[in-house]
Amino acid sequence: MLEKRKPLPIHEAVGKIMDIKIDQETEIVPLKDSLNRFLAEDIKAKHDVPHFNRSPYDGFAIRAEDTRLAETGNSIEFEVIEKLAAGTVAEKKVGPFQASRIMTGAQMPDGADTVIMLELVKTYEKNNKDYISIKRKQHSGENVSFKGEDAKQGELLVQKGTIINPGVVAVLATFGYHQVKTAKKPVIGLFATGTELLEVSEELVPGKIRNSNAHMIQAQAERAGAEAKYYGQLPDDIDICYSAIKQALTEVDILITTGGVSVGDYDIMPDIYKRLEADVLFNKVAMRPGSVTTVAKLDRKILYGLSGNPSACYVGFELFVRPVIRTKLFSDKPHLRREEAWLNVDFPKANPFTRLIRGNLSFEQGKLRAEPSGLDKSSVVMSLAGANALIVLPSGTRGYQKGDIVDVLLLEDYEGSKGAFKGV
Ligand SMILES: Nc1nc2c(c(=O)[nH]1)N[C@H]1C(S)=C(S)[C@@H](COP(=O)(O)OP(=O)(O)OC[C@H]3O[C@@H](n4cnc5c(N)ncnc54)[C@H](O)[C@@H]3O)O[C@H]1N2
Ligand code: MOO
Ligand SMILES: [Mg+2]
Repeated sequence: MLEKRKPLPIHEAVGKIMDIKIDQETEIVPLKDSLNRFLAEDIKAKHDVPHFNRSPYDGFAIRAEDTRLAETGNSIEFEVIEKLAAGTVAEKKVGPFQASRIMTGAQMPDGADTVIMLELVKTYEKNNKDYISIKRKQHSGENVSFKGEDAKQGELLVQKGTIINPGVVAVLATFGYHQVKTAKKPVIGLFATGTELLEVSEELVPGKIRNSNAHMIQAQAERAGAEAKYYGQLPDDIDICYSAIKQALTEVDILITTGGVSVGDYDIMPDIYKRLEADVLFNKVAMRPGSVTTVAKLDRKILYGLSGNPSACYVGFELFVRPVIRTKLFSDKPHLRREEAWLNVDFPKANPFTRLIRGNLSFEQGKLRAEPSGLDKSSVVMSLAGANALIVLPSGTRGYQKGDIVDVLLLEDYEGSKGAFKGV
């Protein structure tokens, strides 16, 4: 008799996975290779930035009090005593009615407390000495970049688990991190199952299709911050699949298979979990697509049986694999970022399962607008190409109308959220 599957609400299914103790490992990488890796430690300012008061302009460093009487009809004269290039340190202290010519980025000389821009002074020579005259009052501290104004020593700047973007690279370089402690990229094993599958390079033949899932999952794994170790395609043969999976499990902690998780005669994954004596956490989720997503645990290893249907496979990965990857990458917001958007189309049909529509999000007058990115069927591929979000339509007795505010899960975002599902 056909085994009856109990559909779990999405948040419960996600919760079961997140209850698993997930290992985190670190890896030191050179700064130049750190882009898009995830920080494995908090980055705190090792010193003040800048670490000396400096000039933000090319001009003259002077004492503000000497300009007290300067105004349009009253020029004040200063003798230029030194020239300060960026990277040098003044030898002379600026005294009353003295000025040091200073370049942008150069350390302020002692005695001076303001910089007047080059464009605002008149320069001239007298008795073989350089002078400037000023017709503008300056305030103490005006045009000075103060020590520590960018960062104070000890300040927390970037949190562990943050993705290293070009700005973070700049922060790391500023504090001398030529080696960076990052999260080790999780390696996820991957098989595509299905006797109907052709390699991408093969010509079509009747009844067969090219294997898109394997390549899609590899790309999703990379987008999430992991690496996929692709073990190839397997026919729907229980012995072949069992031994290939058993062998792969000696090499990886997370193993994804696509296909063969439903109730067809050649859907062999349920039997394989039995043979492996894996603990099946769930084999039905109250969502569409991806209702057949199956997750099992074997010792500390996680086995994902994602659907063969491409859209279901895609959604299953984003909901159930991505948070594990991001947790391994030290993120405390491992789930897809959730925002609200207004629907730009009607979905009149009620649905017994929560729908996750592959959607396109865009801004209209500053507000997020969501619409489907193509045909909303579990078996389709094309709508995935334009999807930058999943539109969440909770199950219920009524449909949704254009203008309704709905939750959307962002697919191309680095921030994430602590929990992506409220009550679904
Ligand atoms: N009687 C029922 N039939 C089905 C049910 C059900 O509850 N009762 N569930 C349906 C749902 S929902 C889904 S989703 C699919 C899940 O199918 P499987 O996970 O068992 O996957 P397969 O049967 O192996 O393949 C389904 C579909 O996807 C194509 N496929 C498979 N692998 C790939 C690949 N690597 N690249 C591209 N496309 C792939 C495959 O050719 C099939 O067309 O079951 C429903 N049936
Ligand atoms: O798992 Mo199926 O995708 O719900 O169509
Ligand atoms: Mg099937």
